[in-house]
Amino acid sequence: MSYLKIDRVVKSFAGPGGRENVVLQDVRLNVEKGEFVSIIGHSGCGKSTLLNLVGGLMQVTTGAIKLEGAEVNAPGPDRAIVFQNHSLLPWLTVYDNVKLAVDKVFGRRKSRAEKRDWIMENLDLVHMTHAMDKRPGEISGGMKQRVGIARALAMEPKILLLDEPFGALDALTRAHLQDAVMEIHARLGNTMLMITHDVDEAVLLADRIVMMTNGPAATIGEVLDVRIPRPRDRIPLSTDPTYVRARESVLRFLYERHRLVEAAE
Ligand SMILES: Nc1ncnc2c1ncn2[C@@H]1O[C@H](COP(=O)(O)OP(=O)(O)OP(=O)(O)O)[C@@H](O)[C@H]1O
Repeated sequence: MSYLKIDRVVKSFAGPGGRENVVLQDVRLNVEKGEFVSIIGHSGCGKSTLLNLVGGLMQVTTGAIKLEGAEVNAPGPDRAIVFQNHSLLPWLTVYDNVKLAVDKVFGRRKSRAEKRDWIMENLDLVHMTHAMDKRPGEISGGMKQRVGIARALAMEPKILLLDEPFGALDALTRAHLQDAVMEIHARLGNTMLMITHDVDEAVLLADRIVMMTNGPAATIGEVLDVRIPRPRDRIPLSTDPTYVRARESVLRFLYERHRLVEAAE
């Protein structure tokens, strides 16, 4: 049994005139515990829809999603989502933003002192303890995403769902955050499912890259195993033959075999 099993999932929405708009068609994917899987595909193909289904924010039309054997059909703390926009509460400090999630998830299962230590431990993982008393308006975009990641990790989810978490950041900040996520993955061995538009990001971070065909009725076109040992360092990797080949095959998938959306635009 796979840790996360996406089994023959179809998702459709009611379109204009009562027509059914099939966004995802027969999506099948198994993710193992500790795996880092990236999902890449052209805009509008249904990546966020797939992640939202796993997050339980919407329901499958047919098929099933199971996490450790249990069917997913509602949101839950076992699946934390990090969005492109940080979604921190502006009136709370960095510490209190994380505390909110910790209180909700652990309630009385942890003492006050244990919760405090746990919040600090998670802020430390993303190197944000120095800003614990600041409010979101007082820190940079990259720092806000770090706090969002700390908040998600602090929920101790079974799987971390990342929906283009670095999409709004500049290239340098993005690189720092990618390194932070790789460091966390190495330390904690979390299972991660991440949407990205960035081919280099997908190859650098993922164990497998799931490439989606264009919509409507998008599905998984190919899955690429990224056989690059960890820890991964972006500078030597840029000329590493395995990295270059992986990058090329994703680019060929997106811009040769599945360029339909682009051509139609
Ligand atoms: N709640 C909804 N109701 C109706 N249609 C929806 C809904 N959510 C998504 N869609 C449609 O599903 C399709 C896929 O959208 P989705 O946001 O999943 O794509 P995406 O691959 O994540 O796009 P992007 O890369 O631009 O973020 C789009 O045509 C969108 O209009």
